[in-house]
Amino acid sequence: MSVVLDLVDVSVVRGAGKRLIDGVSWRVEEGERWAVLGPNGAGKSTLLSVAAARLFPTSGMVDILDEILGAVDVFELRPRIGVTSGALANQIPHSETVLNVVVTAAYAVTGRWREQYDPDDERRARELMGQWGVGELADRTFGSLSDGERKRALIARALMTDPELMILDEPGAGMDIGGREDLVERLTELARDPYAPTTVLVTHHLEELPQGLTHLMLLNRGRVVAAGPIQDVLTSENLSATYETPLKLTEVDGRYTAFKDAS
Ligand SMILES: Nc1ncnc2c1ncn2[C@@H]1O[C@H](COP(=O)(O)OP(=O)(O)OP(=O)(O)O)[C@@H](O)[C@H]1O
Repeated sequence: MSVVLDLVDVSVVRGAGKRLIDGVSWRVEEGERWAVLGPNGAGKSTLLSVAAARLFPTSGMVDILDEILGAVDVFELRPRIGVTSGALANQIPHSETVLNVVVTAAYAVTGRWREQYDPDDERRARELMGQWGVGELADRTFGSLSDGERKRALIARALMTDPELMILDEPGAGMDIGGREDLVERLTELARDPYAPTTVLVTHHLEELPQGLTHLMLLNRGRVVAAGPIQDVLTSENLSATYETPLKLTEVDGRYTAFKDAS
């Protein structure tokens, strides 16, 4: 199996020596489905920005899809990585149609820049929009969509280039329970699809973990608390250490939640 991500002793340091991530080593192999959990400010988004070739670390080695960050043209590497994040959503003009939001990924831009697209690109965009439940919304403006619809349109966009690595930063943020459950169902299908790209998902909520995840990283204060196969890492003890509060993990039919352990 080939290695998709290999981070060795990676740190990102900002003003006054603040370590956003601190000596992180992480190996992701082809076909794995990871989630990254950790409290606010733990460094999850920073870590994902490094993994998506959007941010250079202060120190350490980063290998993404067999290319070393710093020795590769990131503009050639980035189209191989599908990303959804709130930051990306904010860059998209609200007046853009949903079809354009999705199809422009093939041209690595966020606004329409050509009047005509390749018919194959448009066909693929419409197919992905259908799969992610926004097929009927192709001609609506991005700004008119609900939070949940926007998130699903962005996932369709991220898949547009047939990426080898897919990075989902809080795809369920801002959704109501129905929207979340719909998203988890679709993410479960994606996780179980053997042809889907290697995936890394960041979330704040255990309830958003789709079934079919294979691995989990727990991050706190920029450091890895635990990382590895989900069945080994997802424990009350590890969650308590990560969130610095006593937590009791509960599992129901392959879905998870955690509450403060009062015992
Ligand atoms: N330029 C910067 N200078 C100093 N600190 C920064 C800078 N950018 C981010 N930080 C801090 O780095 C820490 C990690 O931020 P990051 O966004 O990676 O965390 P996160 O785990 O994604 O948080 P959240 O769950 O709240 O989104 C936070 O404490 C943040 O305030």
